[in-house]
Amino acid sequence: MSRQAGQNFNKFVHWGRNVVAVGRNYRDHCAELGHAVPTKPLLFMKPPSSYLEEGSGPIVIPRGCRSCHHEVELGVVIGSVCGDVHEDDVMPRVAGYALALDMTARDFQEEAKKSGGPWTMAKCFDTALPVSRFISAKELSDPSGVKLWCKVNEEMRQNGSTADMVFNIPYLISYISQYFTLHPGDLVLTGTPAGVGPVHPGDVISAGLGDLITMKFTVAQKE
Ligand SMILES: CC(=O)CC(=O)C(=O)O
Ligand SMILES: [Mg+2]
Repeated sequence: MSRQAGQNFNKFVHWGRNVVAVGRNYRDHCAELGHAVPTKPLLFMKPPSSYLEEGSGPIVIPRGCRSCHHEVELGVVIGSVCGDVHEDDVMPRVAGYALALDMTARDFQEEAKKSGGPWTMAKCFDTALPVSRFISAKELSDPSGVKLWCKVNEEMRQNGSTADMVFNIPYLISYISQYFTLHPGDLVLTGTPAGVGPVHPGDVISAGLGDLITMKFTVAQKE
């Protein structure tokens, strides 16, 4: 896919497609938040309205949130329909990737965990999904051992590798596809490594994927 085609695909991806997110997919992140390592993928959704493209404005911490965390993640962009696909058949159906931040209102999430409620308020607010440009599968031919990092105000906070996922990409997409069909342009967020932490209004978050991409976002607070 050409650079131009990649950018077009990115536009397509952003609006109206499903975003499936995987939680607790790195052992070190499970440990830092005191969670057991899951025995099957933990899934939740983020709405397409939460997408934020680089250069289009700040990440806005939602009203009343006192602890908004960065979570850097590799996103997988689906290229062709995945319904009940075998692990071996997943990778040809992947169009490409995006670097993403699964911004999380941690205090809202803690409240939800205590009450047994869903994570919607914690994960779905406007701007909760900052993303990079589309990275074609040709550009990233092997996503299974790529570095991903996140800095806040130039301080390294997360510095992991996709090699450390509990469930790898073929397994995750095959698993998800047994329960609901993934369509072209859907995005699968594959979980975050250790080092998540709070951001504050005025902070600058930068993140990178191997030597392929870096992206930068500022942070604001909703009054
Ligand atoms: C604790 C979480 O918010 C789970 C999650 O999103 C993750 O990436 O892990
Ligand atoms: Mg996450």
